[in-house]
Amino acid sequence: MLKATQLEKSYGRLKVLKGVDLDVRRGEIVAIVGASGAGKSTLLHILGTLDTPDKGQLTIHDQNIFSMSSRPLAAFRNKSIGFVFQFHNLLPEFSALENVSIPALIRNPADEAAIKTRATELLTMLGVGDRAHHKPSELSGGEQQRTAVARALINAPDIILADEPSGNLDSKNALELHKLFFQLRDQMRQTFIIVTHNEELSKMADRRIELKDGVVVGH
Ligand SMILES: Nc1ncnc2c1ncn2[C@@H]1O[C@H](COP(=O)(O)OP(=O)(O)OP(=O)(O)O)[C@@H](O)[C@H]1O
Repeated sequence: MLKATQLEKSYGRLKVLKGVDLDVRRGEIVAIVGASGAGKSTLLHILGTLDTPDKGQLTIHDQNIFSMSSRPLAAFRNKSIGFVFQFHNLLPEFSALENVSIPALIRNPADEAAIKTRATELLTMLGVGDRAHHKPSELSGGEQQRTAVARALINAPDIILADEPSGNLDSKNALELHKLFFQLRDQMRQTFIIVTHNEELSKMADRRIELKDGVVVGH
């Protein structure tokens, strides 16, 4: 469902990706590991269509991503890809419920009532239903992360990209979040590509790939 071929990316004279190949099947959970500075976040941004490589191809659902113009690409991204980042980027002036609703409201502004219902269901499923009307600053780190996961799920994306999702969680909340990813995969057949330094998570994953010297080792 996602296939990257010979991705290359440099920042000035620093060549970060030197020909990365990756093929991810639907419902698979792939962990990307590698030393600090290896290029994991760079790769995740490219796979998430947020950045472009200097060379190489990316197809998602047989769509050739880098041949799409910006508007259709933005719509495709909003529909197909969910993002969970370590510093969750929740909007501080909005409640948890509003934060979760926003990606769906962008797609479908007329559907506000149904979206609020779905957002409430997701927050409840993630164990933070009773915090729905609080702003991010009034939530714990774990609750904020769960809210960010709910937001990533609101448009039922096929692919969820996560960059150090448990990086700022204590071990109990980290384990719960990891279990949740597997539960979602089992229930909804979602595909996860997760950059992580967490050993436990990378061992739980279906596949662990390592970025080293600009290429993928250990498929
Ligand atoms: N916008 C940028 N401009 C210049 N250099 C960059 C930029 N983004 C990343 N880099 C450099 O590219 C290299 C790869 O960065 P990247 O964030 O992808 O690594 P990473 O594997 O995710 O690291 P970490 O595990 O520390 O988060 C690093 O040396 C970084 O300093």
